[in-house]
Amino acid sequence: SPDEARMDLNPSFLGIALRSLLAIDLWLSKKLGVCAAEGAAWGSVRPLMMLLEVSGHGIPWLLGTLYCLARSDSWAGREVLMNLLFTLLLDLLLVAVIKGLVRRRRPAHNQMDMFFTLSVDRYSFPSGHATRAALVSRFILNHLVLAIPLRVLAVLWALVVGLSRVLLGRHNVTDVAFGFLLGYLQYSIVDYCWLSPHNAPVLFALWSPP
Ligand SMILES: CC(C)=CCC/C(C)=C/COP(=O)(O)O
Repeated sequence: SPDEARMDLNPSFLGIALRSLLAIDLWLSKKLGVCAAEGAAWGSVRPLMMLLEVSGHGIPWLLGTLYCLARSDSWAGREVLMNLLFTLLLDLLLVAVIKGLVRRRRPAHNQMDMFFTLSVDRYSFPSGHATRAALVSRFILNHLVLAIPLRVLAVLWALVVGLSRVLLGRHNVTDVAFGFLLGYLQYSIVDYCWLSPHNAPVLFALWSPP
């Protein structure tokens, strides 16, 4: 119809801005995907990037938290670990829902050779590693008493995990940027809904210290 034609010929400012951002995102992400394959410009650093990938993967974090929960012999420790477990599960759920809704394909230069993925992980928005890195790092900074160098390390780790997603070609820059934002906000939700023996007595009674 003439109206539709007019809309196509006069795209909104927001439409143009979004399309330009997307084009810059794709161009920049392709340029930065220097470890996407063995033969790529920085292919020799790929194993290190894969190591960072494992460090931010959901499985080690879930298994590690469950292991520490099983070994924990203090109420305070169990409370923190229980909330970390809740945080990790909430993150997996939220990322899976958004990936399933947005369905953005991973960059064409990505090799899908990640270990233990879910079916929604064929999509790239947002980066699950970036959300986890941001929220785990914020969680650690707020609930563990650490010396300054270790606090700096926790933040650096999160940033490097995010960067490695783009270098590996797994994600576009915007997937990681939004992942960081989402992870940061998720921590605020968890802090607000903090589980304790007072508001979730059944949960804590189920998991008593040995
Ligand atoms: C199966 C479990 C417990 C977690 C999946 C972790 C995973 C492979 C996420 C994908 O991360 P990116 O979105 O950053 O590629």
